[in-house]
Amino acid sequence: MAPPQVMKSAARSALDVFFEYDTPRIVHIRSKKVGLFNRFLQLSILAYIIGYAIVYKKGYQEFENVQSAVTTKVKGIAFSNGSIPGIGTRTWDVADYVIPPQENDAFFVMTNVVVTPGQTQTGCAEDPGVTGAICQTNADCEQVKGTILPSGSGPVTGECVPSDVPGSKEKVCQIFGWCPLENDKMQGDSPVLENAKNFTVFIKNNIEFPRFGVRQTKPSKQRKRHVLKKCQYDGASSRDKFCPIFRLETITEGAGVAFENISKEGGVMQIVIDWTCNLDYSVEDCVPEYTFRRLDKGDYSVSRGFNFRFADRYSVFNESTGLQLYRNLYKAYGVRFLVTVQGKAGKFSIVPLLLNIGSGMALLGVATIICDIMVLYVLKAKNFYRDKKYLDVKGQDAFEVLEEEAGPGEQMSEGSTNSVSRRNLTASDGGAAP
Ligand SMILES: Nc1ncnc2c1ncn2[C@@H]1O[C@H](COP(=O)(O)OP(=O)(O)OP(=O)(O)O)[C@@H](O)[C@H]1O
Repeated sequence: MAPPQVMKSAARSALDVFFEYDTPRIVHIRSKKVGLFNRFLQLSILAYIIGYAIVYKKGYQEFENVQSAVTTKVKGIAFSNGSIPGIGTRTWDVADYVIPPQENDAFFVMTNVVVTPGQTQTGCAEDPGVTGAICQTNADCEQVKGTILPSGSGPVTGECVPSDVPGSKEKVCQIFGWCPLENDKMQGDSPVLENAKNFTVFIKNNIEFPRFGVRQTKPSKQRKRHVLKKCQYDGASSRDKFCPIFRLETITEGAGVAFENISKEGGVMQIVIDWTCNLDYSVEDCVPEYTFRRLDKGDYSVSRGFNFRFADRYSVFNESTGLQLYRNLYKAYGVRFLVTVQGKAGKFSIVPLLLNIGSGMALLGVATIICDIMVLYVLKAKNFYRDKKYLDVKGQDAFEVLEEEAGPGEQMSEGSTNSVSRRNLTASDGGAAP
């Protein structure tokens, strides 16, 4: 336990703290160094508040994020000649190459395809590349009969048959499934839908800023100048930079990607429509800005491009088997375009302006704190300034002064209401003398 003296002095200090009061004191320091430093801080804070927070960051406006709806329509025709197996001579239109026909904020355009036509449910030789497919006799396949080999195409029937792969002398187990099996090796160097670069897409983007009652459904000033049928987006020309009809090659080139690099094996592109509007100006000046990016930066060691499979099915009546189901299997390579709409509108409002001014004024107090730190802790004359800044006054001293002023014979005590002394005090402090 602490000795009684220590306990006593601790209790006294605690009591002293309770009976203290701090009042700020103004010390007027005439010093070029401190004065300049103070003005520099104040100017910096003012520049931040006015220049950055209010003017640059538009601290006088209230903002709202854009609300938007996007629909797309692709147009264009491609022709592939008969040299491509499974396809033959074919003209492709939008119903063939946009899969699915409509998506939310996205569209896919098939640019290349591997077709396996006329598949039906029957027995055929398994792919020799599938582990466990190679056999010598039926006995080898009997062991795995009814099972699906890893990455195989159907259950093994138990028969060992010659491989379908041209030039191969191997024998493989037969499977039951969609036969003939798909051969997904691409034929030729150029993509099947070579003309896809000339396809156009109409991106219909309706936007709204409900808080400000602004709707961009009517064509804006820029759009009115165009007849949609004739215009085509061209970022470089000011006349056509608002046209919402884009050539696919313009989009990929806008992202710095040659269409040929993306069309053979596919990829993912992003179309960013930015509506950053200052509604203090005319609504007509609220126009979109388009930017393009390739999203699949192409880690080709993992997976190349973008593809998926789909099939169209049909039935054929056969005398012996009746109605038989067939399908054409497509491995579709292409570009998936994602449309992202972003942006916000700002309009003058007194509330954010007052908030910014208020917080800016509070920030000016920081200049005083920093100057105080410099004057009281950093400068050589810090002890001098500390003496001037802090004045230790005891209440007892004040009563002694009052007693001296009141003259002999008059007793003063704390809380006394002596009117003479009060008058003298007021006068000596610079107040109005009676
Ligand atoms: N991908 C596109 N490429 C070029 N023009 C387009 C495209 N999509 C639409 N347009 C044209 O833009 C205009 C508005 O298209 P919208 O879809 O609203 O009308 P539409 O009469 O149904 O179009 P259409 O019947 O020609 O497909 C039409 O003149 C249309 O031909």
